[in-house]
Amino acid sequence: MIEAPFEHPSIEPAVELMEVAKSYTPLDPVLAPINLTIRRGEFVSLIGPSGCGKSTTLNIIAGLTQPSGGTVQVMGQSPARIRRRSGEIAFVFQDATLMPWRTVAANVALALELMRVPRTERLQRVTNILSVVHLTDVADKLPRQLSGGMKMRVSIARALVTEPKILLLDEPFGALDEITRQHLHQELLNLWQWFHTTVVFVTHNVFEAVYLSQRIIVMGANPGRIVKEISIPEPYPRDPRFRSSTVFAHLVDNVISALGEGGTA
Ligand SMILES: Nc1ncnc2c1ncn2[C@@H]1O[C@H](COP(=O)(O)OP(=O)(O)OP(=O)(O)O)[C@@H](O)[C@H]1O
Repeated sequence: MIEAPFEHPSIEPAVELMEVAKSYTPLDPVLAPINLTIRRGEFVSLIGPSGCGKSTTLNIIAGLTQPSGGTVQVMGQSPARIRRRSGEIAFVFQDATLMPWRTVAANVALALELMRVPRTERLQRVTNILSVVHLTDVADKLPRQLSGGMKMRVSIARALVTEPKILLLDEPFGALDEITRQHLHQELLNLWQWFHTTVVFVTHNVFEAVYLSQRIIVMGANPGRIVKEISIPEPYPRDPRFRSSTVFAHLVDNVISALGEGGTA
């Protein structure tokens, strides 16, 4: 695909968490009050030990989980309101969760059907996004006929076909082999630059977080909290050789040290 010119994120906030706390049960806080602002168009990763509340934070941004305290704004509105405006916020999970009886194209078209986009426009948009993620040849196949990497591409295409303002990804590449993962890193970055969407990416993988992000939010556990924010000043488009540079190694070390400061779950 043609690479879109990189644009710096705007200074306008896409996501604002102000003193956001969460307890699922009384006296057992999962998230201590956290404050986090993510700018429009920014690519931010959340990293931290298991159980520190990364998915909970993502779910709160998505409006799928209610915080116990604090205020959340997404594109200047409450998450509940943003969710009602279909297609503005999209979620990609580790499990691609495709409908097994629908073809690749029909899976990708689903969100547009729900938004009642007319058929001709729907077909056009599905065709375009499948071409961008290199899935044109498998448009008529069923999910069980695809590899894990292809299923994840379908899941990402399904999320992006509505051109969401915010894309939330919860360990999307955790189950994939390293080569497939690296291909998808490149594709995700291309898509991000193309759509100028705001990305919040949850991962356990320090290398992945450094390669992809403009900013990494390192979280600690018991209770979940933000330990450190680390900027990744490397320009885009990212060159795969970045992974073997000294700058990369240094940034990975910084993130690992910050994870050490946060303790384990
Ligand atoms: N619906 C729920 N009800 C009760 N407790 C929950 C619920 N969801 C999450 N938790 C608890 O909240 C804590 C944080 O979970 P969360 O999934 O947000 O962490 P995480 O950092 O994403 O973990 P992982 O990296 O293992 O996916 C965990 O102790 C988990 O057991």
